[in-house]
Amino acid sequence: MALLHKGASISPAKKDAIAAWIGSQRWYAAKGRTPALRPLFAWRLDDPEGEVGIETFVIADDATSPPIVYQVPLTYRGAPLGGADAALVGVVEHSVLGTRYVYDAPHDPVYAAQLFALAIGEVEAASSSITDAVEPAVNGIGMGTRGWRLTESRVLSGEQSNTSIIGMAVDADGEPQPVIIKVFRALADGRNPDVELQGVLAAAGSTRVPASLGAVAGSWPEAGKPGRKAAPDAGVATGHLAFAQEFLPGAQDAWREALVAAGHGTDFAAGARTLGDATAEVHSLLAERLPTEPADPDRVAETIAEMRSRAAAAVAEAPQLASRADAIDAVYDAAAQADWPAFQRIHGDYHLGQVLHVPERGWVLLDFEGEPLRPLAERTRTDQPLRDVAGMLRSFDYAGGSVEQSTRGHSARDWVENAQQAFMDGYAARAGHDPRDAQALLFAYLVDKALYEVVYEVRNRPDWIGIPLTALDRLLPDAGQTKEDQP
Ligand SMILES: Nc1ncnc2c1ncn2[C@@H]1O[C@H](COP(=O)(O)OP(=O)(O)O)[C@@H](O)[C@H]1O
Ligand SMILES: O=P(O)(O)O[C@H]1O[C@H](CO)[C@@H](O[C@H]2O[C@H](CO)[C@@H](O)[C@H](O)[C@H]2O)[C@H](O)[C@H]1O
Repeated sequence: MALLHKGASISPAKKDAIAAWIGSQRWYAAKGRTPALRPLFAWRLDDPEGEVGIETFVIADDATSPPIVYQVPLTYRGAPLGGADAALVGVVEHSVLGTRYVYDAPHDPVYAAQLFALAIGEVEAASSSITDAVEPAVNGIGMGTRGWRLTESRVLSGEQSNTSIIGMAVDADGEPQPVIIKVFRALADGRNPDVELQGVLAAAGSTRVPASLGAVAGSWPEAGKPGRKAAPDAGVATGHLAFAQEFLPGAQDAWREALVAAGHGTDFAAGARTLGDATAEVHSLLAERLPTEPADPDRVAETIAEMRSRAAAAVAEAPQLASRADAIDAVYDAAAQADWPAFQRIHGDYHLGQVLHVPERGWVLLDFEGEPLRPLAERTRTDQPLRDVAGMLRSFDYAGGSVEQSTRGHSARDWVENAQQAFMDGYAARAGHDPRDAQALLFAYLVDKALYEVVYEVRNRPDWIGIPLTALDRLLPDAGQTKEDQP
């Protein structure tokens, strides 16, 4: 049981220490704005040695509207943690314990080991002092890996929306097992599709996703309205907090492989074809294991309406799209008239960076969280597999576009076209139906994805915006004309 010092004072307050640090974190969404934090809930893990305090805050940030809820795990230490200066959140004075060094917990091996133990069902979460108003409810969901123990850990570097800890565990037989624990940063009410979909695929025996080892789920008071503290009568949100999986060391992601191939003009058809095959295999397993929904007229109309409203939002955020608005509309009109297959669960944010090439295993798909810019309710619904197909086709175009950007005058168009066709050949051979036969629909999903990308680039990488804009020009040759001008 964590030793809590009721009535002790801490200076600066934990919330203020977090506020001074959170703005510079990669996963903090309101970049450039002043964080306005409201702790909703906190829970603890025990350090078996009794040395390190481990506390996780679930905290609403009113810098955005609606507020975003973040998971902020911290460790408290009496002396600095060697090699972890970059992960220091702050130094606070505790009225009983004295100086405490506060760390971003994923960088602390004590947290990593205890979080993994919680995820696989070896230890339980404990209460935290600020949770008096709310019954804490955090639990592990072991997935058949009892007796494992994390022995080494480090945080995966890179531009990520979550924080991933990679490390080595020993299993119940003392064998080393590489593992990854993804700590979700922005929390939402509802099951995390990454945990849900990869769990279903792994349980079906698919090797197209890493094996699932365990997860952490929890409930916390809803964020409610800005400026209001979490109250005992606040609604409750329930969702996943972390996910532990098999780690595949030394695997190269398809984005890096494709970039090298596009840069050298090396044929990527064989890899693209097997990727199409793997994609169709995963789609068919998801359709088999999870509920599907018929494409009735209401659902089709709703989907087209969502596309139109995403397009309108994209035009509002990127004014250079305004001249393309009518051409976009025409693409969605055509899709509305098409035959739609059933809706099913899909990957949702499928691109080359989400796929690993694993020697002797082939392509392994990661990160089934869906597009981070879409609300969770949309990301956990059934959808069209063509959204994933379009995502990957766009990604080949991005690989070519990125090479063209860095080597002016070089055209990667043949390379892109070749990879795209091979991907669809592989998909068609496995699925038994060819995405190219659903042209109007595929076109709509390509446009929808390119518009999403324009918004993503405006917000995150303005230097890349030329890639989706050029793609839209290619997809919408009539852009700039009004509907009346078109034949
Ligand atoms: N099981 C795994 N084995 C090997 N590498 C992985 C694994 N899971 C994730 N990675 C690496 O971590 C990166 C980020 O993981 P991802 O699930 O996409 O996180 P995020 O949601 O933060 O984008 C991936 O692109 C991949 O390089
Ligand atoms: O962070 P996620 O991987 O979940 O996805 C987001 O970021 C991606 C960029 O890292 C973005 O993908 C876009 O850029 C890729 C190249 O960096 C390209 O391969 C993709 O085709 C393109 O969509 C993705 O859209 C976004 O959701």
